Amino acid sequence: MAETANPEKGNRKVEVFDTEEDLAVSLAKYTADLSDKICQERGAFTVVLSGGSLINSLRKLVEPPYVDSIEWGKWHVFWVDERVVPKDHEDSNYKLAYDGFLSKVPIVPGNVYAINDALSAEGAADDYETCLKHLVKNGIIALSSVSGYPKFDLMLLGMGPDGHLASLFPGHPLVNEKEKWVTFIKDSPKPPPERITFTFPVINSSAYNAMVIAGAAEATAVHLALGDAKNSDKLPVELLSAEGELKFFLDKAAASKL
Ligand SMILES: O=C(O)[C@H](O)[C@@H](O)[C@H](O)[C@H](O)COP(=O)(O)O
Repeated sequence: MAETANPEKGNRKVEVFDTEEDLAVSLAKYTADLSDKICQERGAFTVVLSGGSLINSLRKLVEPPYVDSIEWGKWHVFWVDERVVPKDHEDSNYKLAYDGFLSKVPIVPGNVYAINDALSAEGAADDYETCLKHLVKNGIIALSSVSGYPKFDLMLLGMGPDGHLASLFPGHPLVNEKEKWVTFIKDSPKPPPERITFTFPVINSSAYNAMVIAGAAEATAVHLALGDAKNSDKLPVELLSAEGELKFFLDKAAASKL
């Protein structure tokens, strides 16, 4: 059973699950409930995926009851970061999501916004930002009246053991990018080195952000993000917020240092 840990603050919620399996069950229900609510409110549901272990944690969404009940035709799918490799490359976050999730549900292919893999990192980031601007203009993506940045309905995020999220790494100047919606990195410490990534203002303007973390390797960064430690050099995960709700889904191992 899930239990609520202490470090809840403002609109930040934290839930700790006995196992990653329990976490996956709860994440599917959370996503499906938000899909129902937001499809009704806006007629579209903009969902942002990350790479890494997140896609495996979404596995319950492609099973009954959700596979049949979700209004997949109203989903619009984006990536919070993407490796600059061909879409059929083993390192591609698009391929990871397509193989493990998107190919198993009836999302409209035209509503899946992969990067243009024929472009350089810089070109792909500009192209993705142009695509987002177009979708804001035609009302598919909302615009935050608070920040002026695009306001996605739900971002499903993962975190690395170093506390990075998206391709925003500790100590890297991209963490402070405020102008761009989408930018690029050519020296990512996590391979492959060339990626594009949403910037913090966009990530933090999201209506709902779910940060999904399982495993002991992330426990120290989880402790820094949610514990009482007062470290001066903040990890990217410590800079994460959301306009509506930020929810941490943790398994016991990830929460072991809280
Ligand atoms: O392309 C990537 O590297 C991912 O999109 C990245 O942002 C990921 O979410 C974190 O690195 C966590 O990855 P794990 O969940 O596998 O630790």
